[in-house]
Amino acid sequence: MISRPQLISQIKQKKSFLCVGLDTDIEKIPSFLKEYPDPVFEFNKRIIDATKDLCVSYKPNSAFYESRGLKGWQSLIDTWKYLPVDCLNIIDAKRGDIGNTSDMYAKAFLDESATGMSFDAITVSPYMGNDTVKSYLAYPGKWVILLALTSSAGSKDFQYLTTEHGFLYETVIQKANTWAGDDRMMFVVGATKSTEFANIRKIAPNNFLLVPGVGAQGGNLADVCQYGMTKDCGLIVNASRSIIYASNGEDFAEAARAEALKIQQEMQMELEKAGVI
Ligand SMILES: O=c1ccn([C@@H]2O[C@H](COP(=O)(O)O)[C@@H](O)[C@H]2O)c(=O)[nH]1
Repeated sequence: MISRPQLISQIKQKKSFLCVGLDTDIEKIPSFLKEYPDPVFEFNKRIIDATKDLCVSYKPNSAFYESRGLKGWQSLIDTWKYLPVDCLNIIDAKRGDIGNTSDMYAKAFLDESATGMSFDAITVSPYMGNDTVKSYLAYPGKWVILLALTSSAGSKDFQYLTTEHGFLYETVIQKANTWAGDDRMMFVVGATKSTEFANIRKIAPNNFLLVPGVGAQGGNLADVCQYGMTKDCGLIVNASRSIIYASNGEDFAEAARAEALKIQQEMQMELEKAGVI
């Protein structure tokens, strides 16, 4: 379990706020790994070994594991067990349902005694409201990361609808911040929405933001930092495909490290510029 002070301390120590996304698609991993009993776990293990000193977080996206049935769940459990204790481990599951169903989703990803895995944080959809979120907050010390302004083009369909408190995504942030403090609540804000970060900081001055969308989706890290960084950093920036699929050959882990290092070096510059380190 990683608390807010521990997360901030890791960011300062590692001079990084990188989250490596483990969106591991069995069709995309190097073919020589297919000889291993669990090629997906073997791939993740080598990616983790190659990047763990450069990042503060890992984020397996549950879709890539669920879509493989029983084998996928086993890869996810084994990956969770292998994740370094000093990194915030996030399950990107984007769940949301009525209370008793949310209780089961929470159990699935947060209760080690039930399923063999207990992530530090889980992504949750806000659409169904407070009872969607309460189930996860019932687990002491666990983080809820609520979808606010996503990186997707379709974010305009609902998230920018106007409400009496501004855009719908702003209402989500304001309301959710009454459900839990900034030691338990984070928000997803896409890197592709960098112009909105200054606005978001007015209503979420201290919350950590999970920022996907750099790398493969074209978001700009410097812009995200300019408008979104706080005195504690306040950002966890995810990159998945650009790191884990940097090479498809025997050198895939080294290539992933080189890609992660490039991002970490840029992050170090941004942390220095903002006076965080
Ligand atoms: O708004 C969102 C919310 C979540 N994601 C997830 O982040 C990663 C991004 O992967 P890349 O390969 O770096 O594009 C992936 O798991 C998405 O499901 C997002 O992209 N945008």
